[in-house]
Amino acid sequence: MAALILSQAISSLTDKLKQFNFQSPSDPIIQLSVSIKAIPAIAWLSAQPIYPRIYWKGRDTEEEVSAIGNCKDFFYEEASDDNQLAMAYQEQRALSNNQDIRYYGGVAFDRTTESWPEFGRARFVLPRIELRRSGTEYKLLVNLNCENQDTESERRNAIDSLASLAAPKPLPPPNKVSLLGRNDRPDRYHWTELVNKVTHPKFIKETPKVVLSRLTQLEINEEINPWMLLACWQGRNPNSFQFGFQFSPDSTFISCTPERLFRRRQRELFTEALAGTTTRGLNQEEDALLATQLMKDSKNSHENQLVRQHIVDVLTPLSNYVGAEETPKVFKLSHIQHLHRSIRAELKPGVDDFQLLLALHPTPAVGGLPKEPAMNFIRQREGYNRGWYAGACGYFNKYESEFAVAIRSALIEPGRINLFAGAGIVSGSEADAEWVELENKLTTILSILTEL
Ligand SMILES: C=C(O[C@@H]1C=C(C(=O)O)C=C[C@H]1O)C(=O)O
Ligand SMILES: [Mg+2]
Repeated sequence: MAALILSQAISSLTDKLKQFNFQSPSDPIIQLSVSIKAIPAIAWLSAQPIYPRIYWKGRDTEEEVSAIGNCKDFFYEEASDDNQLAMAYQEQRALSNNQDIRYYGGVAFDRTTESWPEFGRARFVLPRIELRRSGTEYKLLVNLNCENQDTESERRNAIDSLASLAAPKPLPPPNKVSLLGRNDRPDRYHWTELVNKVTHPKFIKETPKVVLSRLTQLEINEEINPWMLLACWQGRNPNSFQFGFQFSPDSTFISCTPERLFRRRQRELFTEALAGTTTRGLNQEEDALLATQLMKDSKNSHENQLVRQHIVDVLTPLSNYVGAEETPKVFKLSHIQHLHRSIRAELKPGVDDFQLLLALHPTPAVGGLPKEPAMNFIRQREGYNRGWYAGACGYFNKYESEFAVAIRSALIEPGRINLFAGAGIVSGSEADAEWVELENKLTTILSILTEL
């Protein structure tokens, strides 16, 4: 069937729902879809009256999704041990054989401490409605969860959700905010203290890397549309993942991150070591010189090498084959450049996405090495709650899944923008230079928000 315009697609899906025969559903989870003509996914999402509102765009893939509402919500607000999460995942996975069903969500950086309200330590949803783009093909989908509901009420809920969809409206134009205040946690004094603790020879011998981070809170008067902000960010760094989660109007987590946690296609796995940072040059020569210096620099090489080695070590027992690039490449973003090594693995049969998530996250690109002492140090000393910053966000799907590391991210609340930035502290790190690295990691988002 030819692609329909949005209003026709909604009528067509509604008709399909009305006619759907629930007599002997082969699968308790049902997905219906129609092809539609192109519509701007973020602008459409921003106009919808239903929550949650979720946006996802892959990095090297042509995958883009706007999802709204939910027909299943896995929300772990309080302490949850990872086995409990793994079990819930297994049970859910066993429910359906449909290859197209996706659960979108994320896990907090540290699932043993308090996270943000509404986001929790882990939260995944099967959306009610999805607008999916793959390349130039767009689809509108509706999901039904008939596991324990009576099927007629589920049918009605789906029809009602479709009826409440709004037409896409253009996003508001970007506006610069005037800052009423800025507050850094840890502040520069405490940052220096923390970096000095980590780089103390006795400490660094046992714990060669700790990724320390900072929360920067901007107080503002203006209202800011988080989806407009994400769309601007996407324009600056198109070679990054972009995603956003909004479970209620007043709290939205957005990220424009270059870092992949993993992408799995059947049993083929792609991941990477992304660590080591410098700025972009003002012209081509300066830019190339900075890149060469980054490649040669021992502190930055060490930051990256530790991540590469750790990922290879954790993947080895789960894989028939693991290969990692020996020589790093340079990954360029609008204001900074990183060292990057690709890693590919062929998974053993039966290894599932949740196992991969638990094995890989948090990598020493955002946590540290060894994992536990580094996590303890962060938990006890950093002085603020990371929540979903440096967590893992993405989607589970039987055939292929993808997760990104939620850095270069912001939590947007009324009157306040919370920005996050971290830096890998290794032997040779200096507090002042690492503080500047944090600032450099915020330049892109700050240049969108303020007159720099
Ligand atoms: C932790 C962050 O980034 C990580 C730290 C890097 C570094 O210290 O060089 C580079 C990329 C990421 O691995 C962040 O941006 O918040
Ligand atoms: Mg660094």
